[in-house]
Amino acid sequence: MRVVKKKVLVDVCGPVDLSGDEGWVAFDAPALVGASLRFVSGEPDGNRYRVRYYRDAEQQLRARIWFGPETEGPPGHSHGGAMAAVLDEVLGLAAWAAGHRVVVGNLNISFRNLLPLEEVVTVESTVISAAGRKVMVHGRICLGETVFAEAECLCITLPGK
Ligand SMILES: CCCCCCCCCCCCCCCC(=O)SCCNC(=O)CCNC(=O)[C@H](O)C(C)(C)COP(=O)(O)OP(=O)(O)OC[C@H]1O[C@@H](n2cnc3c(N)ncnc32)[C@H](O)[C@@H]1OP(=O)(O)O
Repeated sequence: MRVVKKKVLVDVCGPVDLSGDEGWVAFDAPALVGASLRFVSGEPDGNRYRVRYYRDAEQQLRARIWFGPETEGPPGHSHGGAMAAVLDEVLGLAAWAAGHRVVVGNLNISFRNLLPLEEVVTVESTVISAAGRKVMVHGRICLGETVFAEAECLCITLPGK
């Protein structure tokens, strides 16, 4: 019997510039929360996402993120769930970076524009409030004046230390 090997085509993308804006300081996410955030941040040279975290001058968390070909949804553009995963990670992490030990309880996203693949975009986050166990974080995925998605994220602090 003749065995035909399936050929897997791997699209190898070149290097990507994820440098931050002037005044941004690199932020070490694994040092704060451990190495579990593999879904979005796990393959810095892969073809899904490439991510680098920063804090801006106001100490808010920022991310430069490249949406690679493996995030495709509509042809040539990011899947909405791919943007949701990014917002889940970045906005949850923003609460951690502000000193709150949380998980995301509710994430409300509006998709505003199709996000072209292989684009480097910025995720902005702002911790809006912290009251009791509830930490509200707002954020958006944008490039210049173009907003691709914006979100309101309710984080809930975990019990215990
Ligand atoms: C194992 C973990 C180790 C972690 C250590 C390392 C982690 C490293 C993290 C890295 C940074 C994060 C980045 C990734 C972020 C994610 O991806 S997290 C994963 C996605 N999220 C989840 O899977 C969360 C699943 N949900 C849950 O675990 C539980 O529902 C929650 C959110 C902890 C809340 O449950 P609970 O502790 O029983 O609290 P509960 O009493 O129901 O609610 C407390 C309050 O919050 C309100 N509330 C709760 N949920 C909601 C909601 N969905 N909408 C509105 N209000 C709500 C309640 O109404 C209540 O309000 P009050 O009555 O006090 O006014």
